[in-house]
Amino acid sequence: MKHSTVELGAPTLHMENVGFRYRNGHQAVQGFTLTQRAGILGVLGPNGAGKSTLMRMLATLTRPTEGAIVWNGADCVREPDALRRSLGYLPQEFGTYPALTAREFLHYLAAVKGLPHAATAQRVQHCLELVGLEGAADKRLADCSGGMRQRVGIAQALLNDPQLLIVDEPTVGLDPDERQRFRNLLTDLAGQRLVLLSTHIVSDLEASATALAVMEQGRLLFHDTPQALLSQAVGKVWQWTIPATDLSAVRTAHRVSASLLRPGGVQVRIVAATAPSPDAVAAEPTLEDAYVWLLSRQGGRG
Ligand SMILES: Nc1ncnc2c1ncn2[C@@H]1O[C@H](COP(=O)(O)OP(=O)(O)OP(=O)(O)O)[C@@H](O)[C@H]1O
Repeated sequence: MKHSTVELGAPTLHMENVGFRYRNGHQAVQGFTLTQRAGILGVLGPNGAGKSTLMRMLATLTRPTEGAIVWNGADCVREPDALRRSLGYLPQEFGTYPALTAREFLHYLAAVKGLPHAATAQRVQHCLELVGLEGAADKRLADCSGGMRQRVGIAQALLNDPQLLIVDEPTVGLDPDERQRFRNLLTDLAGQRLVLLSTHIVSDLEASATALAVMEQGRLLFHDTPQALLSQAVGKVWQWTIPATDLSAVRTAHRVSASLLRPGGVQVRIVAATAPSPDAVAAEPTLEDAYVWLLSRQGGRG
């Protein structure tokens, strides 16, 4: 019985042929169709692929110019409130008030979001704890690190206990430690939620995403598990060491997914259907290799 209750309550996002054309005629998203349930969906694509445009449509800030977005069976254009009630959103540009403390800021946003006043103090405290900020709650935001401010951003997105959490390029500007903490936090928060995490950085998704949607030039190129993306690149990744002076020529001739300075030169990883050099040795694909391989097959820049 418990199982069927969870199934019934499981969030479902469905996009059917979704497109968005800006007023200047630029088609930023086109023909986007996918269905996604709880978990972390990594929305991955190069700069300009259309990720933020997609995120804004899903956050009901802009309406699709084509197609339909359906959240738990409700059409988001006709009934946007169904999704808005379930939504937490951390936009790419998230502004805070430097003079306020994290707690004051969250109280302010709870009021803006119309949370019941009597429950606010407890909810704010709970959200501060969820993001690990209880110790810094009364510090002015001006004195917080970038990573702490991003966690305040997540805390505000969690105020209404959302079933759909949208975070757009959340790790930009964070140092490696802060990035790691932030990824762990999102993994902890997923549970029965659907978390949409947009990024152009593959390593943001490596350990956390349960599904990937890769987009380029507004189109959905791939929607499946990270393992499925990896399996596409098996036998397509090659590695060997070249003199550092050859790197530029190798980059021009091949798709380089990684390069590593070594004492004897530069170790390059290339994605290609066949061995690109007699010295090349087949290597196990990483998610980065698989992403570069996918983009290379589309003729994009990656
Ligand atoms: N207001 C606008 N009017 C016209 N074109 C726009 C507008 N905003 C974005 N675009 C264009 O739409 C495309 C998709 O932009 P979008 O910001 O959604 O991409 P993105 O994948 O989020 O990239 P980034 O990571 O650089 O933000 C880009 O070519 C961009 O130049």
